Amino acid sequence: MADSSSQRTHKDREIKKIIDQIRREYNFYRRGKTPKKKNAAQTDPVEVYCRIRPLENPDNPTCIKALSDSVVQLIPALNNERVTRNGQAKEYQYTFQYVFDEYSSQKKIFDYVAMPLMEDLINGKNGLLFSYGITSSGKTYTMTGMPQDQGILPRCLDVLFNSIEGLQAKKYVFKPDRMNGYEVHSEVDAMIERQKKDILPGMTTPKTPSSARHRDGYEMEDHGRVEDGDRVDGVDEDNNYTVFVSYTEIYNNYVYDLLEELPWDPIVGYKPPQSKLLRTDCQDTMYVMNCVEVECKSTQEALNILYRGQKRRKVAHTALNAESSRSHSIFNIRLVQAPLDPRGEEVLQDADKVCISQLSLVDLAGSERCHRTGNMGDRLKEAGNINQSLMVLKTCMKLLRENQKNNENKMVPYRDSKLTHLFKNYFDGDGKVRMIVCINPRAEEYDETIHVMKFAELTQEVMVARSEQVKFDIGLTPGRRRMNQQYQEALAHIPLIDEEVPVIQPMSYSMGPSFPSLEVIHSRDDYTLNQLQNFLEDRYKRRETLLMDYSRKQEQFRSQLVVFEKEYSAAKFKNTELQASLDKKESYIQKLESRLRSIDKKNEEMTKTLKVSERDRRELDAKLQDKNVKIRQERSEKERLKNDFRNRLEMNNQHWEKNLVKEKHKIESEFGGQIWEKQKKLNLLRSIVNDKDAAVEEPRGGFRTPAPKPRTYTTPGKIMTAKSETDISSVGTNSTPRTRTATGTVSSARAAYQQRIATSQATRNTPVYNPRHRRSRSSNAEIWLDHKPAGNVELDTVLQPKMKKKKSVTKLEVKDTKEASKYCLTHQQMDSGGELETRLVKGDVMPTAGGGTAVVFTDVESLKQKSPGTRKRRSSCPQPTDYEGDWTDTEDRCRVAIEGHGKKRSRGTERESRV
Ligand SMILES: Nc1ncnc2c1ncn2[C@@H]1O[C@H](COP(=O)(O)OP(=O)(O)OP(=O)(O)O)[C@@H](O)[C@H]1O
Repeated sequence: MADSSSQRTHKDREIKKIIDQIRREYNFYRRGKTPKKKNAAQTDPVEVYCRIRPLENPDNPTCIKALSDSVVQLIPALNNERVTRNGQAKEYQYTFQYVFDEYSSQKKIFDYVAMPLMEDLINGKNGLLFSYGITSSGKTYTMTGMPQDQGILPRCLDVLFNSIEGLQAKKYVFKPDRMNGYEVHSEVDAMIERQKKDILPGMTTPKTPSSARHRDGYEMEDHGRVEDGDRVDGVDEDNNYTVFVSYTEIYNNYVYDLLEELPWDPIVGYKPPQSKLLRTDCQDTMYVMNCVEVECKSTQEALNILYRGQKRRKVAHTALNAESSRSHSIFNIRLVQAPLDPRGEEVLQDADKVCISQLSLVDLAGSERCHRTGNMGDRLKEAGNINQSLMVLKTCMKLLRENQKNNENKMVPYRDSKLTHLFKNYFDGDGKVRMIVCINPRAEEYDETIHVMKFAELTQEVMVARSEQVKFDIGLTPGRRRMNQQYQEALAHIPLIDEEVPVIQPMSYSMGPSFPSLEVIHSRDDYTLNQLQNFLEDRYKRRETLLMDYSRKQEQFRSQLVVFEKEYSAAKFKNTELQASLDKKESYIQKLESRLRSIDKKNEEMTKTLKVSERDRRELDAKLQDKNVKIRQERSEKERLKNDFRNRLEMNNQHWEKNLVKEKHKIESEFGGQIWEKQKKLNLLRSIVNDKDAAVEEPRGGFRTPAPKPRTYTTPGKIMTAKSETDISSVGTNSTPRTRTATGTVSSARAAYQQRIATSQATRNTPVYNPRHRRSRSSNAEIWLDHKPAGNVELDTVLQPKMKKKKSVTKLEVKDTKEASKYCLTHQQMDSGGELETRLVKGDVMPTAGGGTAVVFTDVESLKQKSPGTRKRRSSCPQPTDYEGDWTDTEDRCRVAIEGHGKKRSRGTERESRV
């Protein structure tokens, strides 16, 4: 019997072993609730960290000193009662997991204390972190911090959302079931709910006053937040994740939900919040009943929730802290995760596969004794309750430690306080527990700090069962999400063609239902064993089927691979050919491009040149227009001056002619009278003398010349007048001498002529004196240029001009004028009576400033030859017009080498000789 029983026991043990192995092999997974699995064999102490805040005034005395990374020493002030009578202070040293001195950054504290808890959270384990210390020791600062220097809580959120980025489930896929668990909804249901809750209300109803108010507040709080960029590695990508947060406080031993929307009453305003009850869920986990859990998709959303709750938190001004927390606050971060379905598309629709992990961040109220805060009334009651709950916590720790040390099972009074009641599960081994002891180093805080240190010492002696690593292996292919993503991407890249593309189902392998929770108590438990056997056989069959399927698919895959390989080789060859032709075309394109570039360049240059010439043309056009305008203006000016001059000339002429006529009449009348008088006297004398031969002539304005003279002299005025009509020409130029008709000048010549007639009559034929022809004048040095044009008639004249040295030419050349100093032109023409008249036009040859030669005409001699029988009575008074005509003709002959000098000519005298 004993043998058989021992055999059975042995068999039982064997079976247990096998079952354990199978469990391990198949990675037994937990049901989707708060982790329950604990390993009593392995325990860890509650990890306690110490943080010393900086002194407000660094010169103040301090009561604590960090000796190393893990040891601190408390130093009492000299007046402290703990100083012994001999003056020696009692110095206490405490050892912690880590000591953060006053210079430690928020980031360092997060990395040491909270980061491991974040890793646990993502791996499905729970965690509890609370800050403990007296008032104003930096608990809230450590937990929350400032936007620019964030504390543990915002950093936890940052790291969590960074880690699950891209793996979050759609909103409302996980929904709290109000019993500390979650329901799983399909994506379609979630979408409908999103529309119902988020999209439609925003479109139809205006914001409630409370929500509007809160939102304003959050934006202010967030200003300048510095995010933590860290993330947890090794996140299971085949799960979908959702984050829920809840925020509660324990005030005066009541639990309040800080996120609960308070009912609004139009008369009394917001109604006061109702305290919440603590309940246990189906797995004996404590939770706050009907507590609001808000699904968050980002750190910002979660922080908004935190700020919203903080506004409702009980905070008061005390003697020791301007903003003292009067309640214990609990911010819960719950991570809900569930595996994706075999296709890697949606969350598996099985609530049992949901895993929930939770991190509770607790900011305890200050632990100081009541009298120090100077509190009265409500504040005093608060302080009493705070101390009461902390005292219970201490008692619980104490008892736990005793139980663990002495292996006893004394009842731990968790229920005595809401704080311990709520976190009971953690101390029972439901997750990691960590505590930060915050120390205010002021010397005055020595006594309080000793209490805190004692509690910390006690707490870190409490052992907590280690929770096991949670795996979510439910027999589905790992990498489903990525496979599905690749599959979707591949589908998206398939070009749209008419024929339908066969949709390939992604591979999925399942080992069937999850391992049943069977426990074999003894070897005769046939029912359980049978069940287990059936399950294992089923699994084995499935495995075989899967293996067969796998090898068949492998074969298929291989043959397909061969086909693909062939196709690939062909495509590769084709690709090489195409590549070569592509290269050719590319090089051709490059050539064309370079040509195009050079053409472009040339084109640019030409365009530039065109622009420049266009600009020049415009400038020239403008100049031309300007000049045209000027020319027109000058022309019109000239025209105006000409007209003006002509008018004035006309007026002058008329004036002179009037004067002339007047003068003539006057002189005629004067002289007529005188002649008449003299004639009368002469007649009287004649009659007296009776001279028969005397001939009496009627005075008619002319004068009787005495015996004919070989030469008669014209008055210089006559010559001067005629000469003034000749213009000047430069010797050596081909320019034609111009003849100017000056009526005014002629009129004046006439007037002078009349004057001379009158004078000559008055002086009774006084011979004309020409200073040029005075006898004394030496003519030895004079060289005459005797210009006798060809065709002149030989005259055989007795009287010849006197030219000692002369050079005779028929045609005048410039060079001939160079040597000569006198010039004589022999000019012949017919007079009005048909007789040949010869004129000797004489002048002085002078060099000009321009290097040429000029002839200044000084004298004209006229020679007339007549037959003795045809003598005519010559008019005593030559007509002025004759001279004009003569001069013009003479000028024509002397076209070359004439340059006039008006003044000289006007002063010079001219002589006319008549033979
Ligand atoms: N490590 C630190 N560095 C800089 N300032 C700090 C630090 N710790 C605390 N403080 C400052 O000290 C003051 C009090 O800190 P805090 O409110 O966090 O104390 P508490 O322990 O939460 O107090 P109570 O229990 O009364 O709420 C705050 O103004 C905070 O900014």
